[in-house]
Amino acid sequence: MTRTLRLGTRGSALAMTQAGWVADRLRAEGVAVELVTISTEGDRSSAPVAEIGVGVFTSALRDALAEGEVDLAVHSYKDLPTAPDPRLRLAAVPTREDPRDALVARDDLLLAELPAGSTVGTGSPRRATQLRALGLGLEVRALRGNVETRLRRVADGDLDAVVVARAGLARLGRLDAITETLDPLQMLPAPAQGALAVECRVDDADVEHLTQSIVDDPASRDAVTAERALLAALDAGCSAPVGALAEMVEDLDDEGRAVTRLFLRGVAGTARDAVTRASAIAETTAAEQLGRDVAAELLDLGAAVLSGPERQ
Ligand SMILES: NCc1[nH]cc(CCC(=O)O)c1CC(=O)O
Repeated sequence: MTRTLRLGTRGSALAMTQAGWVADRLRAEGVAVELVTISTEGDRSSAPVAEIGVGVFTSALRDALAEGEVDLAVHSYKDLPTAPDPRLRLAAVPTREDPRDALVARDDLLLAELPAGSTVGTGSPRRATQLRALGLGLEVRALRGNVETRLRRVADGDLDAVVVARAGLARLGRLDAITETLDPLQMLPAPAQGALAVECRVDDADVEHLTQSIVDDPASRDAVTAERALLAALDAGCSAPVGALAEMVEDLDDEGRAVTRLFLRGVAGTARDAVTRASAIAETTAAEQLGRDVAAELLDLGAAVLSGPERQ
């Protein structure tokens, strides 16, 4: 490809790091890339994401891509709405970072060491619901802002702890702040957490194939496909109390041969601050069906489905 690809990104430190990483991968294969920063409503507003709605971080970037201002857009995959955008195509899912959530607590404390009444900051209904469901008497406090702002709330003594995505800290070189990486048994991450989505225009086949061949990681794509199918089947967006994690596991086929399969776990809020969990294993080629199956089981077990403005 002889033309310079314009790669669109939000302007936050995290987004710039992520886009820079994708740009470097393309450049290493001889593709000319220029970063273009697009400001989004999510960057300008400080209202809780649950109020301003799904897609606040991604819609301006998607519009810029559809309108031809940029040729590729890099998103945190978990911030994308589940509804497909007919103007665009998912060109690549790069190798995913560790998807787990991380606790950043005062005095090096672990989650189980936080005394009852400790304040824990998170703006995510998924994290809040799972924290309350542990029954530790933690006080969940609303929290927004970029990663550095969130960490400062603990350093300043405003909050006893915050829960953030480990991947965000990894990309910003702040893994040192973590006091505990949370076990998915206690805290399942957001569907697609730690993964990036690289989108192109639906009719830009050259860019799609080039980007896919250089940047796409099929295993990451399969895992995220299962998690997102679960989320979509619950009619829930990125601010819903739904967590999911798909992992490649070694299994045996009917003839006893080793095969890699997809193990999907899901969690959803039910009534009264409780959660319900479910899991299943399937072939990597059946990722979407796996997501729908685990979602159906969660619904059977009483998952509360809320969509629209009342969604929490
Ligand atoms: N909703 C904000 C957001 N979007 C992506 C990340 C972190 C990086 C990732 O999950 O890929 C974060 C911050 C956080 O949840 O702590």
